[in-house]
Amino acid sequence: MHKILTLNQISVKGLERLPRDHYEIASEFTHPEAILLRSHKLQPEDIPESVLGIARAGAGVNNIPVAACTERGIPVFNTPGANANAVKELIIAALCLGSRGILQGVQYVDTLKDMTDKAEMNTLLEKEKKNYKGNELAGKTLGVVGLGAIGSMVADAALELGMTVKGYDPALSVESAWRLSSNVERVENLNSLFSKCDYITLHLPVLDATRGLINRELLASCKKDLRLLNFARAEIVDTAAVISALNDGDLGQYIADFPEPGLIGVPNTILTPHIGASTDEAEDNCAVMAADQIKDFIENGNIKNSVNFPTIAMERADCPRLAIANRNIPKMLGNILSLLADEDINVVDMINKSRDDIAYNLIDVAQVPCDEVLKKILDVEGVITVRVLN
Ligand SMILES: NC(=O)c1ccc[n+]([C@@H]2O[C@H](COP(=O)([O-])OP(=O)(O)OC[C@H]3O[C@@H](n4cnc5c(N)ncnc54)[C@H](O)[C@@H]3O)[C@@H](O)[C@H]2O)c1
Ligand SMILES: O=C(O)CC[C@@H](O)C(=O)O
Repeated sequence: MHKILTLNQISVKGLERLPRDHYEIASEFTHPEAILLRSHKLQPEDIPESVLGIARAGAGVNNIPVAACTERGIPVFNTPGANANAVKELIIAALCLGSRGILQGVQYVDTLKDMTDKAEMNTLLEKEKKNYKGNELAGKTLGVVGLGAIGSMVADAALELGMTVKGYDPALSVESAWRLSSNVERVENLNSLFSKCDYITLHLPVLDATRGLINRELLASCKKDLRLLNFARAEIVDTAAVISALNDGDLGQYIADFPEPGLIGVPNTILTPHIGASTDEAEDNCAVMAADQIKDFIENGNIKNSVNFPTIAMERADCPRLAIANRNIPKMLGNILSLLADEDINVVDMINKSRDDIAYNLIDVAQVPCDEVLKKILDVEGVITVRVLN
């Protein structure tokens, strides 16, 4: 039985991908083989020795100690694109909420609940509605920072709304570039983007390089009525700088999915409680993708959508398989194969891939090596994990 520890509520549709005759799933286990989670903040010391893989049902992995996992030979998976549509739809809502007096108008109407005269109410509403006037999105300029799964969908939606779209993404992948509309104008630096846009929306991960990226200096270069949308992560924005810019009139609005003490109640903010991916559809998509990936890894050693391990897949043949993670240093594969050769173990098929400091091998063998040989492989300097998959 494979034991899967869940650290957040994971959609049933995802859990159903792990058949109960082979998988036990619980929110408490002493020796789990894998962890499925969403936003739970995982500390290195909370990852039991038994864990082989960790899957994040979502995009951001800043709640997982990825470097510590790499050191321990644990692949961390995420689910790119699985919740992108949910975030895109919320961004469209945020753009509308930022440009029209919708929330203020609704709050005003709520104050009239004790009025009983319909005609009198209509007269009042027609008189007061000028206070809730806004602007149209069509013809305005939206800057998209990060043009991956979400950013590219937001860019398409904004083009459909008649906006001019400018994009900034110094790390754009080839796959994302193919997905991106040619009508998105590429901007080479953030200062230039901030100085030209009426709206800016952030869709990049929090990394060392992006922590506090939206800072005082950048906000000083923006148009005074810029509406800044942050549905990526709180840490990407210097919140104190945002509050000052709002108070000084240097920033028009801050619309974000990440409320923080000190930010709540600041004029010209609209804050939601991290609900970017909170739709049934997104939760199902993420859970299904995460469960499928962890199942394929546990059963076949294959790796797809890992943030720290190479992508690797090999068809199963009718023979046992060794899955070996090692440091990406010379002679590793040769050393492992010679230990198998010494025992007359025939290699049926194999594949070896590396990513940064990690290398990973799938080796199909004619017979399972004995414990002594497996131990010898594990003892090779640089080998981190060795698994036998029958
Ligand atoms: N609010 C929510 O509930 C919610 C939901 C999903 C994702 N997110 C956040 O949104 C982020 C993006 O999600 P995604 O699915 O589009 O991820 P993605 O990996 O598809 O795209 C991220 C893009 O950011 C780009 N990028 C990296 N560094 C950059 C930099 N310095 N400047 C500009 N761009 C940079 C990458 O090149 C990539 O194209 C996630 O990492 C997560 O933090 C939040
Ligand atoms: O799981 C969630 O609800 C949020 C997910 C989101 O922040 C992500 O990074 O994908």
